[in-house]
Amino acid sequence: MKAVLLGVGQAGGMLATALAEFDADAGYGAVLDALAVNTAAADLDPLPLDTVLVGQSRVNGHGVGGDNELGAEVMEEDAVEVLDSLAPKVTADAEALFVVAGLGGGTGSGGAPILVRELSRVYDVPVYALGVLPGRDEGAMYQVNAGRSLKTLVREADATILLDNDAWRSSGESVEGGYAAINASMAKRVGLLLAAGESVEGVAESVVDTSEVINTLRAGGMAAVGFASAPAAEDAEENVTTVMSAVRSAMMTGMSLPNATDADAALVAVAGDPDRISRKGAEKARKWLQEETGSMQVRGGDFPLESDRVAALVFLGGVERSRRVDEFLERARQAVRDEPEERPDPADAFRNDDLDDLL
Ligand SMILES: Nc1nc2c(ncn2[C@@H]2O[C@H](COP(=O)(O)OP(=O)(O)OP(=O)(O)O)[C@@H](O)[C@H]2O)c(=O)[nH]1
Repeated sequence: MKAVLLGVGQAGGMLATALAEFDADAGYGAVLDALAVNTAAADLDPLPLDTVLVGQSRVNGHGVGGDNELGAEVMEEDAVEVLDSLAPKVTADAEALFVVAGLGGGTGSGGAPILVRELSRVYDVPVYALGVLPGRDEGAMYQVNAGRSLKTLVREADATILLDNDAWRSSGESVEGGYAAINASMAKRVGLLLAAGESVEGVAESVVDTSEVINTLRAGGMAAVGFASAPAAEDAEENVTTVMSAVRSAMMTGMSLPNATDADAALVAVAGDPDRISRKGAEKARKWLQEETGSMQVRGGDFPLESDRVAALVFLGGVERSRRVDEFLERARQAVRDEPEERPDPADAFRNDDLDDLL
């Protein structure tokens, strides 16, 4: 799937960069181009992407300090400038747009839903969001921002792929200390997902194509993506269990949203040297995924790659009823309840039942 990325806020800029670099390094050519937008000049400076600094008249390049209403206002005011900068990057080849953002900060959480809405008005291709949920130890402001932003994003975007900052975190490591590793893990998953539909070499009939990725996302709502790989024997017949266990690990320990097992639709791509991919293993894995997710819509296919390993990419659409999403929403609700009275009335901006509407 050929995609153009729009990174919003610090996390958005970092993650869009990681994704563009993963794609370029592997030579897939699925990421056509990327742009980063922020209210903080210092966060844009180190990025190797084209950038747009918004809200200069309001915050003078210093960021919105977690204030997501200000983030939304500023983005509303400067949306035309962002759209103008993005337009030359969205060529006729583009099959989807991805708005990438951390949902906890002010610029990303406030700005991303506005940009998704504006892009959906202008472009015919689907507009997806790639949103980072704050880890459980991050502060209340992040949880509140993210709960609020998530609700709007899910409504505005064709689908929202979620990354939980607690995924792949080694014990004792702070969220901040792990950004580079988290971004690399996420870039690999989403990068492979985009590339899977592009893999035309050695066209086996069972190759995943872009329409299958889009159809899996058609369930709307929230999505998650997982990955795992395992060493493979040279002969496909010996790799029945290898394929099965790669798929199982992708689902059990490799998901961007851990424990997101309940899904409306799923896609499983088995990646590797076509001579090593066991058909029987892939078929068994597809059946297992059907049971595990409770979805009758499990698509499957190969992703031919040169490798002596076999890998599984599991993509789930419609995961909003998952335990992890519930846990996050409960954190966000609790953070709203705990807000000190003297703060500007959060009820004006964010009601507990807003979150309840989501499910
Ligand atoms: N995965 C990941 N998360 C990040 C990264 N940088 C920040 N975050 C998370 O994103 C949230 C904070 O959002 P930021 O993107 O830093 O903030 P912002 O949108 O730029 O908004 P302001 O700083 O308020 O102007 C928190 O949950 C952070 O843990 C990153 O590089 N990777």
